[in-house]
Amino acid sequence: MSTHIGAQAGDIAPVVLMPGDPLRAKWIAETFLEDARCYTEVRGMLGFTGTWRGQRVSVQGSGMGQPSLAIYVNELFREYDVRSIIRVGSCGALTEDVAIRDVILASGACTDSSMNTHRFGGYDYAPVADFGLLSRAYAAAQAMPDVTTHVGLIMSSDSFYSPRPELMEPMVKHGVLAVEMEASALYTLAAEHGGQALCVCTVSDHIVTGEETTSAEREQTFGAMIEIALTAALADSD
Ligand SMILES: O=P(O)(O)O[C@H]1O[C@H](CO)[C@@H](O)[C@H]1O
Ligand SMILES: O=c1cc[nH]c(=O)[nH]1
Repeated sequence: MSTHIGAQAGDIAPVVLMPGDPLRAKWIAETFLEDARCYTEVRGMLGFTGTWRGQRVSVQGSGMGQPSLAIYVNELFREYDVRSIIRVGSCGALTEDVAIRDVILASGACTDSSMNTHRFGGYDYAPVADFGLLSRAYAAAQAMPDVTTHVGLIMSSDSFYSPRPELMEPMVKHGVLAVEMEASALYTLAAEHGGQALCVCTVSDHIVTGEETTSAEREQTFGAMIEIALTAALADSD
């Protein structure tokens, strides 16, 4: 067992899907996996391992924000020999080029967090997705005619309720499509540990138009991004 995950060695698959919401993890396990077993309930941050099309895969909640995600990602890479982590999250659209329920494959993640400022002593590091995962996710998304998918930058913010929303304007002018709260730390930690990472998000609310989904929809209806993530992670890993 690690400090925050109540699993034994071998309980967790080399490939992990990671939603922020532990109840989305439960829904993913119950909806997409066969023979799913819960391996941790520590702090209610549920984790499951099962199979998808015959291949082992785990689903682990991360909680909200980069410090919480970093605890789980560090323990997965350091103590459970995890190879790939794909965040399956919700996000808020920052531009009318993106619509509610669209899927975003985050090629890179900007941030207002100080985590990487500390890590790199003030230099700007560019946290990016693993290219193999990203290209396989893009191919999987292209095979879904009913899903509109974008590839581009997202913003990983420390604040859901931003005290300075005007600071998003230059970000949008420089290509940032949406805001969420974890991808930058995930990409940085994957690089540190020699692992692979990708963030796939579904637009749950629209900062420009004011449209939003319910908490039940955010928990249980973002199935397209799960199919994309599973295909990207497991399509070539036999
Ligand atoms: O839906 P999840 O995966 O939790 O992701 C988004 O939702 C939370 C905020 O409501 C943050 O964690 C943000 O990144
Ligand atoms: O972090 C998030 C997630 C969804 N919507 C937002 O506006 N922010």
